[in-house]
Amino acid sequence: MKIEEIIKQIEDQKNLPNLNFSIKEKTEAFTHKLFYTLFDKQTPVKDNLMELGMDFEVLAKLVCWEPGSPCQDIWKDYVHKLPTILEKLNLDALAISKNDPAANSVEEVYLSYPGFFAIAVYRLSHEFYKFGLPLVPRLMAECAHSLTGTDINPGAKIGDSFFIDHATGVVIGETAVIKDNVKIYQGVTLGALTVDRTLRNIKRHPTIENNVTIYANATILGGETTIGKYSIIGGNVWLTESVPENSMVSHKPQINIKKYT
Ligand SMILES: CC(=O)OC[C@H](N)C(=O)O
Repeated sequence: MKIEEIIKQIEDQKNLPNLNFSIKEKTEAFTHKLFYTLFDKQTPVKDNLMELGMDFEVLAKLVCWEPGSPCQDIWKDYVHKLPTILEKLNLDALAISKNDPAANSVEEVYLSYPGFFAIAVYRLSHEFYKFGLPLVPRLMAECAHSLTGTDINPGAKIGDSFFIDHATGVVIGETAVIKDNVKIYQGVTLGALTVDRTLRNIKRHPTIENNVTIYANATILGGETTIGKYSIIGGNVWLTESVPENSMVSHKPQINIKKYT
């Protein structure tokens, strides 16, 4: 086959006119700029908000190709939400530093905790999700996912003072509801019991009530599954049903240890 024919065959199959990978790169840069604007003391808030507004305009033009899709106006409403988002994020950082004996300072939490970065990007993306902005919230979540290993869908509803320790491998589905003061550890999945396209727009992921702790690698599935307040879910637990408040749920592995000599 001649090179011209190869080029033509590739070009003929690239038939999604709006599939522009610069959307992804621009969203990543935008996400980092937002994060720095909120937390880095050296970053001038006024100048950055101006720049972010211009960056948003470019992004909005690229993602709002559906007729009637909301776009350019979102930024001016979104900016009003930033002080409240920041207040919530400061509560998250405080919750991490108060709960983790390994944290030496709250500065360490902002700078180094992948769980904090994932929560920050989640809260920033969730607000865009609520405004109905296409693609950007999901790409923001994927930016945090690729850096931290934590996959929080921007549609999830998460209350105050959320603590994720170690973060890697955490999955929180689109319709999960997490109330206040919840602590989760690496590898926790709040997922759907059945994955089926017809369940779109239906609550598929669990509800976690106030003050619940979920230890590493626990899997909790189903939209009707509720974990009652103050419950403790042990490591590796597999749960597809609700548990009442103050429950202690544990997984009993069978481990055999014997001498081989
Ligand atoms: C987190 C999870 O359950 O994912 C499965 C599927 N993507 C869904 O949203 O239902």
